[in-house]
Amino acid sequence: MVVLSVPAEVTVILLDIEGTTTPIAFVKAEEDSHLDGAVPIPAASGNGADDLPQMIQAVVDNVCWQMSLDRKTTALKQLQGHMWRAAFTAGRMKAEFFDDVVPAVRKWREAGMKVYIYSSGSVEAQKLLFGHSTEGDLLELVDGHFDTKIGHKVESESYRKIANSIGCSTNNILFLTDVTLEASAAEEADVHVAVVVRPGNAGLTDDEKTYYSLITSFSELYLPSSS
Ligand SMILES: CSCCC(=O)C(=O)COP(=O)(O)O
Ligand SMILES: [Mg+2]
Repeated sequence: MVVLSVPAEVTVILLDIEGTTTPIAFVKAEEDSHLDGAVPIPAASGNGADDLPQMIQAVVDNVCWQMSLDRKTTALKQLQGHMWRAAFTAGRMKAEFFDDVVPAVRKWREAGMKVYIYSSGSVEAQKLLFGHSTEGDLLELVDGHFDTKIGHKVESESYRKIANSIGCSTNNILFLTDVTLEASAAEEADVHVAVVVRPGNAGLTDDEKTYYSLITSFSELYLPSSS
C-alpha cells in the first residue's frame, strides 16, 4: 500500500465532503446572470397572487439550471439543506461515506488530531449528513464545520480565516480534497494538502498527478504520532 506521511506539525485534518468522504453520486441530486444560458428569476410584476404560478416556475427552472451545472452558490446549498432536513429527519435518507473514512477519522482522533469539515454544502447540510449516516450519528467525530460563509474554497484567504477560527497556524492543517483548484488555494495559504482520488471523481491531468500528493483511501495517511 502507498503511504503518505503526515508532517509532524499537522494537528488538524480539514476534510472536504463530496468526492473525499462521500461519493459525488450521493450529493449530486451571487449572481449568475453573466453566465451563458443563465435561467434568471424575474422580479415580480407587482400583481400579487397573479404572479405566483410564474414565479414558482421561474424558481424551479432556475434551481434545475443551477443543479445541471453543479453550482456551489450559497442559496442553492441552503435549499439543499432544507430539503435534506426534511428527508434525513424523516428517516427517508441515510448518508454514504467511503468505507475507509470512519475508521481513519477515529484513529486520527485517538492520535490527538482535530478533525474539521470544509464543504460547499451548508453547515446545516453537513450536520445532517454526518448525523444521519449509514453508520449512525458521526457528528461526535467532527470538531467543527465550515462552509462558504467563511469564503469560497478556491480562495486562499478562506483557509487563513479557517486557521484563525480554529486557533492554529495554516501549516498545522492538512486539507484533503478531490478538487485541485481548492488544493492550490489552500497551498497558497501554506496549508498542507493531499488530493483524494475516488471512484466517480473528475480525472486529473498528468501535471496534477505529478504535482500533488495523491491518496485513494484515508488509510494511506501515516501519522508519525500514532505509530
Ligand atoms: C454537506 S454535503 C453536500 C456537499 C455539497 O453540496 C457540495 O456541493 C459538495 O461540496 P464539497 O465542497 O464538499 O465538495
Ligand atoms: Mg469535493
